Amino acid sequence: MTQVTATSHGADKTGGAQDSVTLRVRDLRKSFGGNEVLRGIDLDVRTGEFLTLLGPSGSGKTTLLRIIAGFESHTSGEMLLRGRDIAGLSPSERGLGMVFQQYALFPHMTVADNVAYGLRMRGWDRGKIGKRVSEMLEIVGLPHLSGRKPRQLSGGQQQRVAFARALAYAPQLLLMDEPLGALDRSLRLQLEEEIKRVHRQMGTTVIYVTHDQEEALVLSDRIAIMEEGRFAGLDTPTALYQRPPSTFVAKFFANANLIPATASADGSIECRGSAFSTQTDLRGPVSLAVRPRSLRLEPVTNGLRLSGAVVETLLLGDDRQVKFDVPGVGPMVALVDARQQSELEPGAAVTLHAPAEEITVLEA
Ligand SMILES: Nc1ncnc2c1ncn2[C@@H]1O[C@H](COP(=O)(O)OP(=O)(O)OP(=O)(O)O)[C@@H](O)[C@H]1O
Repeated sequence: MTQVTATSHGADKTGGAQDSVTLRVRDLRKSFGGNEVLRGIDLDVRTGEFLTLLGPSGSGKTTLLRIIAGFESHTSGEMLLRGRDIAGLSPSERGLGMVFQQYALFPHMTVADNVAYGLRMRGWDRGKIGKRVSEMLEIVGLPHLSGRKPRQLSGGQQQRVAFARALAYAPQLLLMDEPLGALDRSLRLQLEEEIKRVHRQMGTTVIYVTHDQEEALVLSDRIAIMEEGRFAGLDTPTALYQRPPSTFVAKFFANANLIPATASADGSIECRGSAFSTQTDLRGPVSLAVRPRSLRLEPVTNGLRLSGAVVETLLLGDDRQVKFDVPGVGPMVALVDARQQSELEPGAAVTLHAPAEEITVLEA
């Protein structure tokens, strides 16, 4: 394992800015055989923040989390927990809280004993343990089930116990890998609310892995979007959604339509016979990211105009999702207000508009 000193990357080990950073990762790399699956990860997880690693299957989320936890070695780079190099430490020496889908409860122990486990390991005295276990079961809403065994609990209840167990000793950092992955949608939504509430209440620093974009949106202070072992974007959900930094983020996170266009020397954008002005420093071929909700059927003063044909429509409650085919661009998706827009017949010719201020101009 290569260990790089903090100073070579200018990290401050003496306090100051470091105080607000719980975990600092610098140029972290991991290869399996000759295959590099983490390709230079830089990350500062701020104290108290809820940071989510979001990305498609195989992008490296779990590998990164397992390296931070100490279950997997890294090939090079550094990791500092509150300024301390943790590369050589075992998982238990790192003292992190963990809720992994496969990191099951102890089946022979009661709920209370499961929650108490980490506290006993840390040598807490009985009275203090009892008090803490009650407190934690109260927080996750399970005080009445403290005497049950895991097999007598539903999946959602088991994950609440796992959550209480991981948080009981107030770890500096809590790692969660798809903890809601095995649960059905309504239970997932309910537990998302709870995780958010408990995070607010306890102020624990969290790194959370999911491939579910909505889950990431609901829970996170910031999201790191992973693409093939790198961060394609790291920002607040709003910023990533409204101003995606790359076509990958636009497509994967904001479900945006990507439309080829040309940026000319004066900064105006030309796209399929229509032109509009915008603020961009890019020149030449570009990609326009347009979210489905930004497309409308009414003309705009300054913006994109595209002609196409309706392929199909789908009623989603208040919204109607309309799929279009735009010759030369391909399939596009718009979300329109179902109460204002009557049914559009497949095959109908339409003109789509998007205001310039809702279009992100990206490198093609
Ligand atoms: N032990 C291993 N040996 C070899 N390759 C591995 C090993 N573990 C992971 N990989 C590879 O590393 C890459 C990243 O895998 P990882 O599990 O971190 O992705 P992920 O983003 O968590 O995916 P998922 O959402 O499917 O869990 C994949 O290409 C995977 O095949």
